[in-house]
Amino acid sequence: DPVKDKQALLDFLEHINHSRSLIWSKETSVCNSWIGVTCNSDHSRVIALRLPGMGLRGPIPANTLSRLSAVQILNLRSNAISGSFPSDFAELKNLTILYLPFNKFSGPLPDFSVWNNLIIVNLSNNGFNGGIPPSVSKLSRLTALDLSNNSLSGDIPDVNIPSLQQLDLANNNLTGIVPKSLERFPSWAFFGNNLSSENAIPPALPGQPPNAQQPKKAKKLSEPALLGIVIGGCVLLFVLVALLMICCHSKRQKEREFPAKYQKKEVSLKKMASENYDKNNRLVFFEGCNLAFDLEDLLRASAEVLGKGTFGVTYKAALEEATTVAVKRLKEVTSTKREFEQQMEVVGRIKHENVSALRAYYYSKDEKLVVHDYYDLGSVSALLHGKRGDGRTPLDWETRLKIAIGAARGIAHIHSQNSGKFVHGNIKASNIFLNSEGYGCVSDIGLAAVMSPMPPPVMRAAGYRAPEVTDTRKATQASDVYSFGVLLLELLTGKSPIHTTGGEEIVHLVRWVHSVVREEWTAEVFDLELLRYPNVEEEMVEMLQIGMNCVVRMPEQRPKMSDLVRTVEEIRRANTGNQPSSETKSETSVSTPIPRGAEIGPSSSVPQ
Ligand SMILES: Nc1ncnc2c1ncn2[C@@H]1O[C@H](COP(=O)(O)OP(=O)(O)OP(=O)(O)O)[C@@H](O)[C@H]1O
Repeated sequence: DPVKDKQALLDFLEHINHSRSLIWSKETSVCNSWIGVTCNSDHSRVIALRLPGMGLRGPIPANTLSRLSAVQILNLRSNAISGSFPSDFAELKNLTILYLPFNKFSGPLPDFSVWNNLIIVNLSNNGFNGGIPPSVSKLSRLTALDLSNNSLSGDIPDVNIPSLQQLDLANNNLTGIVPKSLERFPSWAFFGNNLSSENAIPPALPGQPPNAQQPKKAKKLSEPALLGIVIGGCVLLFVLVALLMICCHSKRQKEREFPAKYQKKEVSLKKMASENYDKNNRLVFFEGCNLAFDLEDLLRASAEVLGKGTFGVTYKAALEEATTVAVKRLKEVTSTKREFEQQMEVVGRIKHENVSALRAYYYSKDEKLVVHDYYDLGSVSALLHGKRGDGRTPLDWETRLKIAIGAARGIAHIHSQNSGKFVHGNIKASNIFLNSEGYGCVSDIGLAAVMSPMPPPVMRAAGYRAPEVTDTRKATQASDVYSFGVLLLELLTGKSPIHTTGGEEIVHLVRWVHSVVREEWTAEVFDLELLRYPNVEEEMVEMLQIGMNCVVRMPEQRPKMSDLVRTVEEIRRANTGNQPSSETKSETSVSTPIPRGAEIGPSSSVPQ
């Protein structure tokens, strides 16, 4: 643990008022279990501190956070921190993200020249006053600057930073004009200030002779001249009225544009169901989760629909400064709040490299959310069946084997929970992801038990569902094994558990594999993509054997998950160093029948 950083954080916590418990304790590891704290890879320093919405109040105690000299990300959004900007933050030379919006800071903005690495600065929605320091233009790596909703005054400095992509200076008391270098930003970035219009008639230049604008001495005018003046006057009046109308229109336009910017961000969970969120209920985080965000963050985050599943819709939510999570809005939770919480507590305690950690959950009467890490590569289902044609990267055997091994280990670990009684209930390729080592990682644990039962016609999950399962809430460990078997067959064949052929005939993968294996004993079940890899045929046959054993009709005849871990791991071990030469093997792999001696699937049990 970084001892000095830990002490700095403990000093900070001791001296600042806070209403939410941070569960930072001297006894626990700062890098592994402190909420909101992230360390570098060798755990020698704290590099990020994210404490949004933690109920922090009052000024930041001097000489506390400033001792975190390696910190790069500082996010204290949505607290009630007051006082002036801490001068000792100048010590935080490595800051790349300074994120302090929605607090009660006052006084002048800091001198920005002390931070060379800043990429994002958000000091919006505070009470900062005084001018925008010209030093801001020294931040040559800056991409986003938000100083909106403060009381800043004076002219806008010429911030000529090519990397700057986002700017918001709205709702301050800024005066003067928008400098040329910032004209590329939309008008809402400057809305709500006292800026003079670009086209305003400039005042007389100081060098101009005093009489230059004085009217010439009036002469008596002739009648045609008077007529001309009247007509000219009318035209002028008309032009003025027209101009006035254009101005009013563009002002209205600006007013419309301003909220529109925020509305755009609001393609979020909040917009979709704001009335469902009960502020009295908080997101419940699990120990060891160093992500820190509050419900407000989640609701404000721009969200993208990842897909609609059996239990609800899953969103990819991009929280501030590069944190992305997957949020699932559960559709029909039938269990009580207590039952739901108990189930989530069991799930939240599961920590295993092949199990996707549940980061947080939320329960209110009308809204239930579960939050997981977001997996960039997508699910095994997406990897197997997504992107066909030229753009496709084939999923090689090595990767598929690691997916199977990881999934087996993950499910076995899940089954060992709750005194060996815990059930996943929804094993399928779209719930398996790849962990950082490329092994399968199981997600969506234990949800089936708290949701309303899915009637049999719901086909999405049907291909994975064991024949004896009629009520999805009553899944068993043996039915998880069946689903795991289907996953193995899916990895081997590259086919979805239920798919249609060209002739629109619905094919049930388990039955199809069984019929091919029974009737022809050929390697035709294997995904063509796999047949290009040499020396893997024996391993594929072994996996096929294991898969078939898992999908037998009688639950009690299926192997136990703990045994499956061993057998799936042995697929590789058994064949290592015992490979025929690649040439011969690859040539034979496309159409060689699997030897009749190879027992694939217990012939007595007809799978479903
Ligand atoms: N943590 C995550 N990271 C990346 N993608 C995810 C994540 N969680 C879910 N997804 C993807 O989002 C989509 C919708 O997922 P969701 O879990 O809602 O449905 P599903 O897996 O198809 O069905 P079910 O609800 O039965 O699990 C799927 O394609 C899934 O792979």
